[in-house]
Amino acid sequence: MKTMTDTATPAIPSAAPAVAAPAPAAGAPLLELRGISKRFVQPVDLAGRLANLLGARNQPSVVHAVSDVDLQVRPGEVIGVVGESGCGKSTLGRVIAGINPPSAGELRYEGKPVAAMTAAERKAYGLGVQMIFQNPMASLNPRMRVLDIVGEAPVVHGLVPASGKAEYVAGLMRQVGLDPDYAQRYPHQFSGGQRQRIGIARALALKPRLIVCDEAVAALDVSIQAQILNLFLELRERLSLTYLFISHNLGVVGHVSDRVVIMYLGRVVEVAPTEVIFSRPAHPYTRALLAELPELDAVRRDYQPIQGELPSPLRPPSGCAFHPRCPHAFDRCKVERPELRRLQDGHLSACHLNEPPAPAGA
Ligand SMILES: Nc1ncnc2c1ncn2[C@@H]1O[C@H](COP(=O)(O)OP(=O)(O)OP(=O)(O)O)[C@@H](O)[C@H]1O
Repeated sequence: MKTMTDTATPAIPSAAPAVAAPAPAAGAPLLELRGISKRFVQPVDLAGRLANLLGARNQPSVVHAVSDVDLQVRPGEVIGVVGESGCGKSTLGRVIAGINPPSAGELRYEGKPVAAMTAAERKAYGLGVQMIFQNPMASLNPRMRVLDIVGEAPVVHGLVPASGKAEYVAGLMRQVGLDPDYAQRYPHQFSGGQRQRIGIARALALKPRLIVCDEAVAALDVSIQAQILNLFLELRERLSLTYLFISHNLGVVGHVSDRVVIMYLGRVVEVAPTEVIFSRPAHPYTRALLAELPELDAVRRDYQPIQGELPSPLRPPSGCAFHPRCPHAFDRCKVERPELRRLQDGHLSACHLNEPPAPAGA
C-alpha cells in the first residue's frame, strides 16, 4: 500500500526563534516543581555485593537523575529543556507527566500538590498532562489502526461516546494535517512525520493542557522537523496549549520556546527567556552548547565547545558538577556547588563567575 510523505518546508534555523511566540498569559502557574529529585537505585550484581562485603570497593548504586529542580510553568508558555544525553531531561519529563513519581520534592498541578490529589483530581491531572515521544514507530501499537490509536483512550475515559469516536478521530486527524480517510490504516503505512502527527493526535484526543514533548522531532528529517515544530506552534495558538519541549539541541528548542532551562547532570544550571539564552548566556555550559550550533555568529565566536564526556550520575563531581569540563573552573568550583542565582528578572544561573564582586574593603 502507498506510504504517505510530507512535503518539504524550509529547514529549522539553528539559533533564534523563527516564529514570534505570543507572550504567555500571566497568573498562577499551571505546573510547579518544588525541589523535585528523582533517584534510581541500581541493582548491584552478585560480584559487586561480594566485593562490597569484603570492603574491596564501595560500589555506589544510586543514580541521581534529577536533583532539586524548581520550576514554574505558566499557562500558554513553551519551556525548552536542554542538555546532553543523560543529563536527566527525560526523567524530569516523566516525573512531570506522572509516569515516574519523584523521590523528593513537590509537584503541583493547577495549584494542587499531586501527592494530595483526590482520585478525580488525579485523573484530571493524568489526562491534562500528555507526553509525546521521540520514536513514533515505537510508541504506536503496530497492530492498531489510527482510529483506535487515537480514539480508544477518549472513549475509555468518557470524553466522547463510542458512537462519536469516528467523527472525533476524523476531527483530530484534520487538526494535525492528516487525511481522515486514512483512519483505517496502520502506523507502518505512514511516513515518519505522519506517524508523529498520529502521536500528536493521540495526545490531543485527551484534551490536555500541557504536553511534554520528549525529543519529539529528533528522529525526523530536518525539513519534516520544521513542519512538526510549526504544527506544535499552530496547535498552541488554536488550543491554548502549554508545552515542555525536551531536546538535546538548543537550536531546535530556540525555534519554539519562550524560556529555556539548561540542565547539567540532573540539575538546572541556567534558566532565561530564549532570546537571553542566545544573546547573553551566563553559564559556561550554556555557552558550550551554543558553540556546538553550526552557525556561529560574532557573539558566540569565542565560546568554547564542550570538552570530554558527561560524568556518571552515579558519581557526580564535587562542587560544581561542570568543573572538570569548564574552561573557567578555579579552586572554589571544585569544592562548593554554586547556587542557582537570580541575575536579572527571569534569568537565573548557577556559576561562581556570575556572582557580583565583593564590595571594596569587605
Ligand atoms: N529507570 C531507570 N533506572 C536507572 N537509571 C535510569 C533510569 N532512567 C534513567 N536513568 C538514568 O538517569 C540518568 C538520566 O537519564 P535521562 O534519560 O533522564 O537523561 P536524558 O537527558 O533524557 O538523556 P537522553 O537524551 O539520552 O534520554 C541517566 O544516567 C540514565 O541512565
